Amino acid sequence: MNIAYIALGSNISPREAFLKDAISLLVEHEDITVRKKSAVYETAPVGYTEQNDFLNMAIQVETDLSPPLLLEYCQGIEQELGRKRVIKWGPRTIDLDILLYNQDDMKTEQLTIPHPHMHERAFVMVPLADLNAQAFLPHLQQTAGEVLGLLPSEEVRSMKKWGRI
Ligand SMILES: Nc1ncnc2c1ncn2[C@@H]1O[C@H](COP(=O)(O)OP(=O)(O)OP(=O)(O)O)[C@@H](O)[C@H]1O
Ligand SMILES: Nc1nc2c(c(=O)[nH]1)N=C(CO)CN2
Repeated sequence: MNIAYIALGSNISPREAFLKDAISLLVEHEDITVRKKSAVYETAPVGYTEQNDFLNMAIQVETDLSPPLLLEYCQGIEQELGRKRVIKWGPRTIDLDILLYNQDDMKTEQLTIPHPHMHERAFVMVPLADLNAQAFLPHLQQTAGEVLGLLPSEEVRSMKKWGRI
């Protein structure tokens, strides 16, 4: 059995429903068990800023799927929930990023694990540290809690706890 962490984000209405639907579709898969859900945070858009605020969260799953098959299933969920890739880093009904998969450190054309930008993003690291502050990022040789501590404190403080789903 493998342990993976997945980040979810949505900034197109109804954001909460998109997060819930994505989790339901993960739960539906017989080879995926959702073990833990972080709190949901409302976050200002990072990168391309002329867009609505996001709801972001992370989950811990147990899975028998290999990393490529887990990515394929996540991308199927993005398709099913109507995500259109129009602007790089632009608005999305739902975005699913694989953050960590066991202690794997891998890079193929389709998939980089750990996710290459995770450690730069408070909207990823705060929910991940909620789930497991001891989660280890093998490429940085640091825990999620340590990485979070290195992020700009204004960015971390700007994360508004929105609730739980
Ligand atoms: N760990 C990963 N999780 C999800 N997708 C990944 C990962 N590593 C590489 N990718 C690749 O990234 C591609 C682009 O993903 P996507 O369009 O969701 O990017 P984005 O969410 O806009 O930006 P970012 O990757 O910076 O979060 C996907 O087609 C996928 O093949
Ligand atoms: N706050 C926030 N900003 C973003 C997000 C996101 O999920 N939340 N996702 C992005 C592309 O993956 C780009 N910018």
